[in-house]
Amino acid sequence: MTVIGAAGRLYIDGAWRGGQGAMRDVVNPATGKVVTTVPDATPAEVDAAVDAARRAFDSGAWSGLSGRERSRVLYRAAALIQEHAEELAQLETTDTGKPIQFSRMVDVGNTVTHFEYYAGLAYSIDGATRQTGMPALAYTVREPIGVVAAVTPFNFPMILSTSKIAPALAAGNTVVHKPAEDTPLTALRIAELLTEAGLPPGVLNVVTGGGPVGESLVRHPGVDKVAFTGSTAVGRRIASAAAETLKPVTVELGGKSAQIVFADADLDAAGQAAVSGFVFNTGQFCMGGTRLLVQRPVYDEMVTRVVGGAVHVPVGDPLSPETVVGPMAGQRHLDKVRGYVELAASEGATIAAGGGRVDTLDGYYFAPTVITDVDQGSRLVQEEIFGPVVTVQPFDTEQEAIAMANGTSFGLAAGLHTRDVARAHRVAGKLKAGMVWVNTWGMLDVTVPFGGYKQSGYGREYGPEGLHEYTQTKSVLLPLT
Ligand SMILES: NC(=O)C1=CN([C@@H]2O[C@H](COP(=O)(O)OP(=O)(O)OC[C@H]3O[C@@H](n4cnc5c(N)ncnc54)[C@H](O)[C@@H]3O)[C@@H](O)[C@H]2O)C=CC1
Ligand SMILES: O=C(O)/C=C/C=C(\O)C(=O)O
Repeated sequence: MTVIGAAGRLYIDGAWRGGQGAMRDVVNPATGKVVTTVPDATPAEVDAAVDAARRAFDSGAWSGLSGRERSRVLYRAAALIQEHAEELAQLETTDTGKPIQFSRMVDVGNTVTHFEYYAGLAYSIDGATRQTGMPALAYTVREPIGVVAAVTPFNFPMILSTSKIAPALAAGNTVVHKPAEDTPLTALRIAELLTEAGLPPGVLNVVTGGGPVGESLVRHPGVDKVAFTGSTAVGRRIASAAAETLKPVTVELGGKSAQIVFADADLDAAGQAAVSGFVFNTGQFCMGGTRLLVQRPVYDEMVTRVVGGAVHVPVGDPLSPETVVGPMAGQRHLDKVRGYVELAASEGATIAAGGGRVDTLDGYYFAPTVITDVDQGSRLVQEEIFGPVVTVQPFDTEQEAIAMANGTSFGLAAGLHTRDVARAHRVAGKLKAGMVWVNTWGMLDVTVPFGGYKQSGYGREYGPEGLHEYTQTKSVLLPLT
């Protein structure tokens, strides 16, 4: 693994540099063993990264290229990532504990697709001409914003950084990326691969470290735009820090998404969606279907199906191709999930499946857990647990289901299962969420925008909307008299 050979350095101005700060262990969550160490960037190193990005932006070496010239580099980047797919998948699994089948198919697969998609869109970063009320030529152009700070979390390290870096670069910006402290490895390797693809020095820089490094980056006067995915608490803090200097911000935050199962649904399909909806990525998925709302006539049957599914999910070594649920990303994540399940027991809820650490495995494994007999007001229903845990609640009427689904502070995703087409559209229209799935769960595509309603954030990633977040509009008027 090349990146491990570069241990102890940061990626600044197209080369390995710096590394004067305290060193931090990177731990394989499946074994608890240290894989390598990475430095916490010092304030001087954050300055150096932002200065490199600023010089690269101002030089026009990237921002001054045409969209189609940038596109060629991004297509080469996609091809190089594909060439190194197995290396990157192994690195992602070692770093996060993610089952290798998903690292290959979802994480590397979508990373390649993001670079290809935004390489294509770089051809069409167009403005418009406008009819004015006077004899004048009026047109708009969409320009890059400048230096982008991308701060990303541990759960999908490659995808959630690429969903910022690819559109930001396509639009002509330069980037300083701060990956999660737990999972920095693929970010460093991808920066190296992008240089190999022809990205000029300084256009993409990576500084590693924890929250204080992220905060100094976000507050840096040389940064023009901030893009963040992570917890709502940190998102709020970032938005308020950025507001002091009026930097535009995109924040994709937590979720507590409800899957509604109506009595007329295809229960086989709903049962499968219910299980995969809460165990995918070991429950460390912002759009996890973590609240199951089931209409009373089929409630008992759905609970039986979900419990049956949960206990049969293959949990184990993430490097085994059969594994569906690997370890949690680290001790603190495991402790957080365990705390919520203890709370469930203390509130008198029923733990219908799972409920604890998998003792037969080393590493940070938590068994897929199903909780019933829980109140809408409980913290188990209201807060993001971020582990393989689902609550199941009964409902009687459509109105009640909608009120329960909308009854948290989050609004990232929601879904419903029914055979009634009119009801599907009626309910979809009433759910307060940026993404609604009907008779499925978790389908994402690079062309389809996603982002939050309410406390799940603002701005959109993916799709043309994801590109627009990295441009600003200039209007040009020229009298024709
Ligand atoms: N929406 C989502 O996909 C995610 C939600 N979460 C939620 O957050 C919980 C905690 O996970 P964490 O990894 O601790 O998330 P976090 O929100 O603390 O960290 C995400 C990123 O922000 C950085 N960061 C932390 N404090 C910062 C600050 N003050 N200024 C700038 N950057 C800062 C971190 O170093 C990391 O790179 C999870 O259990 C989950 O509930 C976490 C990650 C992703
Ligand atoms: O695009 C994907 O496959 C996964 C995206 C995951 C998130 O957006 C998240 O958990 O924050």
